[in-house]
Amino acid sequence: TSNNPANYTCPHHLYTVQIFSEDPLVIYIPGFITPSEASHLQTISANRFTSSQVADSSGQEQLASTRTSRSTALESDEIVQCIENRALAFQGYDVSRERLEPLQAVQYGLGENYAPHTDWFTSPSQTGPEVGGNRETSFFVYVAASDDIVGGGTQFPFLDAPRDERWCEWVNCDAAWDEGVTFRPIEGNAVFWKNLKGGKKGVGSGMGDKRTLHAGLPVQRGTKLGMNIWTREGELDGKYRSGVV
Ligand SMILES: O=C(O)CCC(=O)C(=O)O
Ligand SMILES: [Fe+2]
Repeated sequence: TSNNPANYTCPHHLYTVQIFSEDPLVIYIPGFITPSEASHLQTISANRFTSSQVADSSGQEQLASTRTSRSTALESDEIVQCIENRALAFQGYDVSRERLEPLQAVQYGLGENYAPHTDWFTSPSQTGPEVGGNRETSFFVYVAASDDIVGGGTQFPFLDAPRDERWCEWVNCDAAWDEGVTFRPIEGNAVFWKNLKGGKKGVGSGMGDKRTLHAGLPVQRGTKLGMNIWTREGELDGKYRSGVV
């Protein structure tokens, strides 16, 4: 890529922010990653994808027809660390990097989707102290979307569609009013939300917020590469965190 690791310095962020919803907290972030970061993420994730798994009711990871995309965990090189630090700083300077799961790239081909789900877990086997409890927050980053993409938005059926038409740059304003909101897959942009409600009373104290239900809609034309950045309530054991390279 254009980033020569030997003389790479993590740039100050260039993103802007727009609050979409205060309760649940949902923030839209234009320009969360730069074009050169996006191409680096494409490079390091290429040829590493395996079929995405989802946790079943017992917490066991399974292949499922509800998630036909392919995903891969990213190793934490300098550029990935720069993005991780940005995601941590965004959430307030007191979030430690030990609370981050390995960043996860998600590739969608034609017709692929991720059916409605929450990023927070209901099974205690997925939220033990060794993994830092539940997923407190999520960023979904649009890393790449082909110019001809149709579909592939991220739909939150329980959130109200925005009224102000300035949102139409980023959300699908053609959708029916009762379909919630669908953020369009626009390269470099991200959606951030809080998965849990309730006070910060420690690992395992957060309650999953059902209003954060969302789906990756089928890609009807073109391709889409996304990335999840998940922050747990507490610190994950080293073996569950990303290897620094
Ligand atoms: O692809 C999307 O738009 C959303 C994907 C998602 O929600 C996930 O991977 O957890
Ligand atoms: Fe999700």
